[in-house]
Amino acid sequence: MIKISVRKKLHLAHGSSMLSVDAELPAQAFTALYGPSGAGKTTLLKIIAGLLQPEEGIIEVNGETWLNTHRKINMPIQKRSIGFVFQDFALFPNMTVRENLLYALPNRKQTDVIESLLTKVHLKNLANRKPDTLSSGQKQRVALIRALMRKPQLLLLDEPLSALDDAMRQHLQQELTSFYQEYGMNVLIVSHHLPEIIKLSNQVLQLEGGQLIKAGTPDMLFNLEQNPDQLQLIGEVLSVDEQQVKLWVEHSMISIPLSDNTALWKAGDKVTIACHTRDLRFKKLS
Ligand SMILES: Nc1ncnc2c1ncn2[C@@H]1O[C@H](COP(=O)(O)OP(=O)(O)OP(=O)(O)O)[C@@H](O)[C@H]1O
Repeated sequence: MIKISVRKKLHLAHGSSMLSVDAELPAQAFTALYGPSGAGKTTLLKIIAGLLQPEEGIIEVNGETWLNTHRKINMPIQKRSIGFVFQDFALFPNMTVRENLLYALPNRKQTDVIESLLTKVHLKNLANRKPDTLSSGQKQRVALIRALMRKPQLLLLDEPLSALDDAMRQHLQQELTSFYQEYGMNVLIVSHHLPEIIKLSNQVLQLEGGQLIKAGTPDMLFNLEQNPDQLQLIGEVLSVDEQQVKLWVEHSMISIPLSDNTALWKAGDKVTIACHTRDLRFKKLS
């Protein structure tokens, strides 16, 4: 089980706010951290990793105390059993991909682990290249396997698949799921990609303005338990004129007639659109 209870002052563009999160995650949970930009997701991961100090906090992982500000415990980062992928990847520029991985390997003799992971993420033929010569997606994959190599108790991932195209993203989602199952570890992943969250995670923490506003399973948070036969979408109002309202919903623009309900809407408003599943038409794309 992972216990997180932290308070940290956040410096926002306009003033300050408090990151305040209290959560308990079951053992071996795959947890998604979800919320708008600036909600405090990366800050929370950095506090758990030991890269940032909160004003107040307790972090316990599988019975071990990593941080307890009341008891003045602050386990050094290298003693925490973590692997992490942050948005800057932090690869050594003067080392090749293989050397970067070798450097992070606890037992330098077990190089077969590196070779097998390189193959799994389709990077074997780039192993002798320096990070500067790789695309963002390739660097992201190097950072991901470097984080996995030590089989950490807790894997912290800050949008680890964001720079990948759809095919590689899906491939790595499968690989992540099998690593997670095989290693029996805890994963905490920041993602903005709802289908990814629903596919990968079994717990979700939703943050907004530094506050934990919802916690639970994806089914609880994303409608399935309350309204399994209701489709709910979020749209944005593009324009309103005397006759119609234009909305951007998912990947298309739709137009609806002006009514008493929609007459007060204005461009930029976020709105929800709900319909019953019996009214939907489905078509396979490929
Ligand atoms: N070390 C820090 N100390 C105090 N405040 C910080 C620190 N680092 C970032 N902040 C501020 O805290 C807020 C939350 O930042 P954070 O990077 O955690 O958000 P986020 O939810 O990860 O956003 P995004 O989805 O854009 O990555 C921001 O306003 C940021 O400026």
